[in-house]
Amino acid sequence: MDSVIEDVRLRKIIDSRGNPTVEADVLTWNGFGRAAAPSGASTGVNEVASFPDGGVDRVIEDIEDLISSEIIGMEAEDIREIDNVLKEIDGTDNFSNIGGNTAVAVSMATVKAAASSYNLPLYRFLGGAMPTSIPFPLGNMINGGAHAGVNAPDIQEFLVIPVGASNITEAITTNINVHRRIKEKIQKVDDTFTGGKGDEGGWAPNLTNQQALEIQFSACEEISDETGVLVRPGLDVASSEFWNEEEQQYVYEREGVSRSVGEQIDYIADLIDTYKLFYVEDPIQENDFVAFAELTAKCGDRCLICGDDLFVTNAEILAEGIEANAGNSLIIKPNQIGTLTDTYNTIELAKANQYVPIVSHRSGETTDETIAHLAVAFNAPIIKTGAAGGERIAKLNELIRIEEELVNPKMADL
Ligand SMILES: O=C(O)[C@@H](CO)OP(=O)(O)O
Ligand SMILES: [Mg+2]
Repeated sequence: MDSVIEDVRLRKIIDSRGNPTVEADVLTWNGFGRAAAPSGASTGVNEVASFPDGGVDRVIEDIEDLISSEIIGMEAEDIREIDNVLKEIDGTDNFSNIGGNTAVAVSMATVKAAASSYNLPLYRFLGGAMPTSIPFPLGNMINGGAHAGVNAPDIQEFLVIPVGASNITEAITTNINVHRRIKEKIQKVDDTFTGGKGDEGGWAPNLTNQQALEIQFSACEEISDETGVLVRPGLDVASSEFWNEEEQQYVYEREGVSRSVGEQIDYIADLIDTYKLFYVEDPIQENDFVAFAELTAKCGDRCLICGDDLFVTNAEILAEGIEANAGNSLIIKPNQIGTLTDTYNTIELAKANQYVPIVSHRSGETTDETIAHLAVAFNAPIIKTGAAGGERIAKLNELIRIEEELVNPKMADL
């Protein structure tokens, strides 16, 4: 009874890139939940549609009433059923009628309202009493590709993960130390650098991929030595963005180099060993399970080979990947699939097959902190949510609060 839904409101708000997005409020007899949808710039082709034709305005004008008339009176805690109803209202297999962002905002706001109805934080309501570990933050240091302007590297994200951190504050601080050190190093290479940043708060420098890799690597080494907290580099190559299907080449424009599929595998394998990469995301384009599997066979014993555009948080596509031995980890972005239930199902499938789930932000974000709770509740060992910038820090600060509440908190097992 406590979680019976009494009202549902949708509103248009603005994300970190200045684009409109949707926020949902769900009111229950005894609680309240609010959640906002993020949005991607380098989206996978198999993601659900973000919005219906007519965008956020159509959602507010027409779809709010459709959803509220169906779910008012239902129990917010019956989230699976709520998510089914959202799918029924939509009636397509990719949320193109109501928008995956609409669905995800309502789904998340509903479960937050359910948690609030029982006076529980979301991670506790979803995860019960057992979760005691905090995910390691995978932080963005240098932005390129679709997240930065001209002259930035082709590789989309130069990331770091403080694998030696013993608590979340130390982990966040370590990432910030590397972020600052990288700025100093960029200025040494390019004295015209003004400190400009990309969409996710990493620096957006006029550097080649090679220069950025060198700077990232040496900054990790220095900060590890100085602080005693081991921090390791990673990449989101986002290679679908520069895969040329006609030419069958990965076209690195900034570098003026093109690589065949085989050359791409060798190049990435070489980077993994040269720079001791802990993590590589989307090194191969989203339709090539075979090359993904080849790289995983080569380097999967010493590096997380992660699928984002490849799997798009979709359990059916992940099942194909598991079958093909493509990758050993995956990005979890709820708005790629549209509901909490489907997000959970994908995480469960991943874990059952020893794929490491990494709960992730999008490049367009709000200060919504829900993903911090999902990572803890679902025992994801890593959260990818930037290192600097208010909409990134919102999630990291929430992890500090969660850690404070846990009885015997520890960092996750990597
Ligand atoms: O590619 C990615 O992993 C994300 C987040 O870092 O970017 P976007 O949200 O633009 O898809
Ligand atoms: Mg990605």
